[in-house]
Amino acid sequence: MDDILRFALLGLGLGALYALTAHGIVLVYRGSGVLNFAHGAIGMAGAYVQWELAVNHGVPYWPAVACGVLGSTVLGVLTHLLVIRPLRRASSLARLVGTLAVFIVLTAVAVKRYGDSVQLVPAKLPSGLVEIAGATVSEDRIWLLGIAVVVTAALHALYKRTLFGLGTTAVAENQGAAASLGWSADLIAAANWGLGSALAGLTGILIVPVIGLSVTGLTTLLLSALAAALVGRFSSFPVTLAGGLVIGVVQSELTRFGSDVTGLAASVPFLVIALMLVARGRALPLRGTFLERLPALGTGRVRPVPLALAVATGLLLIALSSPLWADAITNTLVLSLIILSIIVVTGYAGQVSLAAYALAGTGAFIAGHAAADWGWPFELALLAGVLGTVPIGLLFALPAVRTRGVNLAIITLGLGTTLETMVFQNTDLSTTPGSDGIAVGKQTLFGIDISGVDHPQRYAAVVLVMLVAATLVVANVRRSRTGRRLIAVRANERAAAALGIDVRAAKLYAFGLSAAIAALAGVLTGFRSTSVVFADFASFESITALGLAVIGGVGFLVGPLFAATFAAGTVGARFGDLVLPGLSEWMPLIGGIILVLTLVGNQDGIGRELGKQAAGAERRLLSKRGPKHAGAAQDTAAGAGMAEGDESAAPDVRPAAPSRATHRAPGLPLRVRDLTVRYGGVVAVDGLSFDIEPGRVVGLIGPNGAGKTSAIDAVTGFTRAASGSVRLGDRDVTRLPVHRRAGSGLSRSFQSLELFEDMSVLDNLYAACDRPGPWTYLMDLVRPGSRPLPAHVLVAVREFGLESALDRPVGDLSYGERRLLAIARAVATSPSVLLLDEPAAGLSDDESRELAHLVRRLAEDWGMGVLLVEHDVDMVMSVCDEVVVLDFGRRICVGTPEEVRGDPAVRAAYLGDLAPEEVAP
Ligand SMILES: Nc1ncnc2c1ncn2[C@@H]1O[C@H](COP(=O)(O)OP(=O)(O)OP(=O)(O)O)[C@@H](O)[C@H]1O
Repeated sequence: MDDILRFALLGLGLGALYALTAHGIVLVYRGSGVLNFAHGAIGMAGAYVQWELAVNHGVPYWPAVACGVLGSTVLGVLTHLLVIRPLRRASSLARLVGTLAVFIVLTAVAVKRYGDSVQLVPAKLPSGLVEIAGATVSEDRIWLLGIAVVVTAALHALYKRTLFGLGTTAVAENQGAAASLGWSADLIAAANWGLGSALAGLTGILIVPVIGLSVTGLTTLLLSALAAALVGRFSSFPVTLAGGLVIGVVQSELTRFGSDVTGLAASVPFLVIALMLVARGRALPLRGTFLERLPALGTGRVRPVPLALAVATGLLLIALSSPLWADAITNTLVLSLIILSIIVVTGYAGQVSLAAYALAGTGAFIAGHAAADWGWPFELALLAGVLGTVPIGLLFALPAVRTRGVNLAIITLGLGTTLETMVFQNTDLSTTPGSDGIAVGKQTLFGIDISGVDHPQRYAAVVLVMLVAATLVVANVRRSRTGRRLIAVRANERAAAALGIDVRAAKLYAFGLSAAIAALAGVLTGFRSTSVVFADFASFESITALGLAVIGGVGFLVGPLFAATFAAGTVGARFGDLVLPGLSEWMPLIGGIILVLTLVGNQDGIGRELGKQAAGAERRLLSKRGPKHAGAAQDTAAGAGMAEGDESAAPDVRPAAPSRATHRAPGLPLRVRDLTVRYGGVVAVDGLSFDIEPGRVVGLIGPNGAGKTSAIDAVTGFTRAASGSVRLGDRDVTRLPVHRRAGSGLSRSFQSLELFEDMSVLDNLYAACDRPGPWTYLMDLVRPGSRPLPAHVLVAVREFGLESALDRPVGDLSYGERRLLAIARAVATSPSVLLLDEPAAGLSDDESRELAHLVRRLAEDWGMGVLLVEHDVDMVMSVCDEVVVLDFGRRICVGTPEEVRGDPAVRAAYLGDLAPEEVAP
């Protein structure tokens, strides 16, 4: 009993430190919307400044503390000014990686100066023993708790009661509105960065007497602090404090009572994170989720001749290299594989995962046991490692189904760290007795000795071949239907689901493939020497790998190889040493600085530049050779083997069949009965019923806020209906998810269009009409194939006048063209029923008339049923066979346009605002 209390008191001290760290993270997040992964590193810097001054320069304690806190503050403000502010219009991935870059730079500087030693720092807080309710505990824990309570109260007051606090809240909620009230978002962000970082420094100085001063010690606090911040929803300081304390206490009790399970206590923060995020997450983001610019993507086109030349040159270099160079080449290639795995999941599918090294370690773990325990040969062990990691990768993907962005980064880092502490660092599981890892011995491949110890050149050659094979697979995926689906999900999950794309399956696929590639890297790393050592798979290395991926260009297949050369131990580092002896020790720092420069200067990384150069070289070559060779040379020229140009892959718009509208299936009628939609207490749709027969256009009108969009959302599955049913033909689709409703014939457009902005018009259409079968996901790995646009889509392209726009990026289209594309894309899914949400908004009178004509033709010539939600009453009355009028979610009238016009209730509720001539027949 005494023990329980004693460990609880110890835990309160620890929890207080978590809460203080979390407060700093919350300040920065509220002030600038950025989750600062460098928070621990900034705190570490402050602690080192204080320690240096006090120990090496004899500065008295308190002035040294002040300098340490000031040092952290300056670092925080500089991070804002030099890294985050220039990235304010960039993607949130870029900002996240910006803080990772600061983390990398600070860690690199500290490692350079202090190595990986841990300094014992004498405690300054009173450390006598006190007795509380029979339990003895060191006094400093009580002090820590007291400091945390005081700081929490001060921050709470600052943000609730002062102008500065109100300004921060205003900016956090709506930058535009805050700016119009005279709040400078920039100033507020800088101040919060400064304050948050000061707190990081103070916490660092307070904590090092407890955990020792080391480069990485404070960073490992990050997960616990993030968990506390999440409990407080990144806004409430008192709740964050409570969260931190509970986590600290539970952890402390587990170190006492659960110590037989390795890493259990360390995993508590992660469990908290996982539960909070998944419980609060949503399968699809809400309407109006901010759409941002995404990193550019390559085309995935492979030019066989340069590729073959590059591989041959690589093999020749390996054959000529000394063992040390061969090792450096292997390091480079293995790291390239890790980065390639990030390209699949983050570049293509847009999911920020920080689990690359955890998955690599898993591959090595499985393959290591297969080889060491069951005596499997290398080939089989490798296969087991790669395939066995896929299910673990899918496990990592589960949170991605309900969370995204920064939250996903946190949760994957947490899962990875848990795996590391519970499995990789558990010597019972990860070492063979008498060895420093899992003893796997020397390897042969198809009877040839490829041992990395005896024949490093052969081993490097094997790794090169594997890297090329993996890259070709990823290139296939990029060009395939599956790749288009991943990219559609990255661009806009809501729109993707509305087109019948199974967003969850796409994410799982990306994680699965990425896990397999990371595992391949892991096995190849582990099996180089005679035992698999897990120090090679530190979870936090995934942060550096993501940074490198961004340097290389997270959407480009040439990126990995170039990016990998910036890391320690690689070919780049050895070259550096040749040019300037000792340079390799600075590699991490140089890499970090290059990352910052890459982000600020050109978010799309080296890959994009290489692609452009290659495309330019190709064009020049073509123009010299003359037009005769143009076609043949298209696939061959280019610099670095697989350099993908900027241009999109040549579209295949051959008509697949006669150009008559070939509708997929006989149109099915839609029957909606007693549909009710509630948002909390608001009843947005109240018992709505209507039918749409094939070939008929039904209008749904009503004043603003009447519930029209909510009705479409509920019919298509974006909002759960509280009650009522939706049937398409004989099928009850009420409970189906969005993509399955779309697949069975319900297609919609959005008021805000929700086009895939970074894709071409053609790819927007392809994303809608691709209908992959059950084996497509696997076939696309090896044979992407190119398919012509189906006949009905070609007809739609012509009808909507988009022929000349097919190759253009959506961002270049005019407003009217964008509106037409949104409808054409919905039509491309060949629906039975098309639900159009304010398609004419913002169009001129002529354009609206043209659109009305098109809508009529969709019904009459294509046999679709159309639901038209529109404020343009003229258009509705001229196009619709029947009109349903909503007011406050209730159907107040239904009938032909004439009947509706004459209805007194409608005139009172809606048409009454209009001028008499607009209402007159
Ligand atoms: N996510 C939500 N949470 C809470 N209330 C919501 C949500 N979405 C819509 N509402 C409310 O539901 C009601 C119906 O909104 P809805 O957007 O469906 O109307 P609408 O007829 O499409 O309006 P408009 O013509 O302005 O587009 C409104 O009172 C709106 O404020």
